[in-house]
Amino acid sequence: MDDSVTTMQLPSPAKLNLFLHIIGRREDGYHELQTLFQFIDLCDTLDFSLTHNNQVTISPLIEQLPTEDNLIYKAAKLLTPFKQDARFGIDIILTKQLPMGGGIGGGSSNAATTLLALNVLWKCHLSLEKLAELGVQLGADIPVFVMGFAAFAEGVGEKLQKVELDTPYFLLIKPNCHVSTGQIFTDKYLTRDTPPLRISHALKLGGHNDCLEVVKKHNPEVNEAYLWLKNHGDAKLTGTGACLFLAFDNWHDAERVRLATPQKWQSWVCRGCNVSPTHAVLNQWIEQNWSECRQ
Ligand SMILES: C[C@@](CO)(OP(=O)(O)O)[C@H](O)COP(=O)(O)OP(=O)(O)OC[C@H]1O[C@@H](n2ccc(N)nc2=O)[C@H](O)[C@@H]1O
Ligand SMILES: Nc1ncnc2c1ncn2[C@@H]1O[C@H](COP(=O)(O)OP(=O)(O)O)[C@@H](O)[C@H]1O
Repeated sequence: MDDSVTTMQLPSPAKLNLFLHIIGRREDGYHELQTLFQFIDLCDTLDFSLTHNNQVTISPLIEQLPTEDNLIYKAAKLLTPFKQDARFGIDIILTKQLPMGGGIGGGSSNAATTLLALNVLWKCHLSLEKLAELGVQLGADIPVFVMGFAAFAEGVGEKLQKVELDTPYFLLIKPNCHVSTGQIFTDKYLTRDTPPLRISHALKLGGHNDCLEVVKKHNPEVNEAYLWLKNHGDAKLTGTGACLFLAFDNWHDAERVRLATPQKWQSWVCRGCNVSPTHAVLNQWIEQNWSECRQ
């Protein structure tokens, strides 16, 4: 095998929940959702190098996250039974840009990017559907990153219908707090009875985020940032937070508000995407290395 097919560099994007309705709770404690996922072009980068030592290494270490708990490591382990050659291993370099615990799905995205890359480098030849089915065992958000299209999602977030959305610019703000998804979903004041919508209505009418009130209650800084952003338009919370976002028609207006954002909060201007940047790059890679991929 030549060098071009033993290495791969992929972007690992964030997502936004343009709305997040909780319509019920399952017996296992997981919540039934209706949510609209769109990717944004704010990404981590993962560099993969194939080895033949049967090891999975990830560098640099993420502070306070043992490698065994890193979703990248767990994703690689999930694919191990499907490797074409048991000696295959992988060295992964993670360049982190996405804040953790922000409701933008960085960990889930990293796991999905790993499944997609190793499926090719380890010649597992699994379908996207099979990879999504494996991924959901690690997190409810992983299937949408595996499938790679903007989607209306139901179930726990894994039943996906592809949608074509406007692609505005977003101002994204990260208040200085880390929200625990588990804590929000177990709060007794969380409302879990939003009536289910048909997809056509959901796309026409939009929606709200049922987690907002509970997240603001636990995290005063989210409340403060929300009130600030609301002065500039229809501010929204993504997932279980802590990140907030606001849509703009053009980059200049978004950047103008970003420059006025209190400096104690991290802020970015990014663009909504209907196709995951991971898939855009992976498809190019596969095209360039097609003959080797098929072996
Ligand atoms: C809320 C959402 C919306 O996109 O995003 P985030 O804010 O985490 O990014 C997701 O559903 C989160 O997905 P993910 O972060 O993968 O969640 P998981 O690891 O599967 O679950 C974390 C915890 O959240 C709760 N959970 C998660 C999803 C769901 N539909 N119902 C739940 O009750 C469970 O208690 C679980 O223990
Ligand atoms: N590769 C990873 N990147 C980020 N977080 C990870 C990763 N692997 C495991 N985690 C854990 O998952 C948690 C949630 O991460 P993340 O997906 O970025 O946030 P959120 O679910 O709020 O969008 C982190 O706080 C961290 O403990």
